[in-house]
Amino acid sequence: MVRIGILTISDRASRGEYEDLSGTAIEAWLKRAVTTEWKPVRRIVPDGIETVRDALLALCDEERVDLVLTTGGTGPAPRDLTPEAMCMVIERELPGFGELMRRVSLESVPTAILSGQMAGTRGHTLIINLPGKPASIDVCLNAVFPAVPYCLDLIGAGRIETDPRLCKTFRPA
Ligand SMILES: Nc1ncnc2c1ncn2[C@@H]1O[C@H](COP(=O)(O)OP(=O)(O)OP(=O)(O)O)[C@@H](O)[C@H]1O
Ligand SMILES: Nc1nc2c(c(=O)[nH]1)N[C@H]1C(S)=C(S)[C@@H](COP(=O)(O)O)O[C@H]1N2
Repeated sequence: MVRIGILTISDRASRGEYEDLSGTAIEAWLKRAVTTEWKPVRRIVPDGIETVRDALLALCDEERVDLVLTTGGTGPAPRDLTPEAMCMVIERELPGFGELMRRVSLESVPTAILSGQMAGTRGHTLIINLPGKPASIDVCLNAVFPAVPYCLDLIGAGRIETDPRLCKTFRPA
């Protein structure tokens, strides 16, 4: 069965100071849109290069998930280090994901340009970064997810299908 890692990166949510609404929004979006049987692997860590690197390595190399969606730590504040951790983990960057997510996010918030969200592959796992704001989750996933199933096919990850009313998966003929 396909397994999808959901990694929340937030100092305060990891300490329980607020509820992890963004990780929950990712899981809810996937529950609505992905029709293939799949299992979430939820993790939460504080911001930091090592914390994020180690969580990503564990999800990719030990849990062997097909896809990881992260939320948080993509901004320019000193403790926002998700992109730096990504650079230590991914073997190939896929710049189109970050480009498109920033473009659609700019339609609602000018500060979307502050996010260094990126995506890349490690072995048979695709990793995509989303911003920390709960409201950014649906905007970003609606934009990029139509390309995710084919990307998973190409890297030898599990096959997933989506509900075309919510997400029109595109697989070139
Ligand atoms: N996982 C989350 N669940 C709910 N709200 C979140 C989450 N992550 C971020 N937010 C909200 O988005 C805002 C901006 O996100 P950002 O990642 O910049 O937070 P932050 O102020 O650095 O938080 P933290 O100190 O927890 O890492 C936060 O102040 C918070 O209101
Ligand atoms: N769609 C969307 N994208 C967004 C935002 C948002 O509210 N909605 N917030 C922006 C802001 S204010 C910041 S600082 C960056 C980085 O956020 P992060 O550090 O929580 O990942 O994401 C940006 N991208």
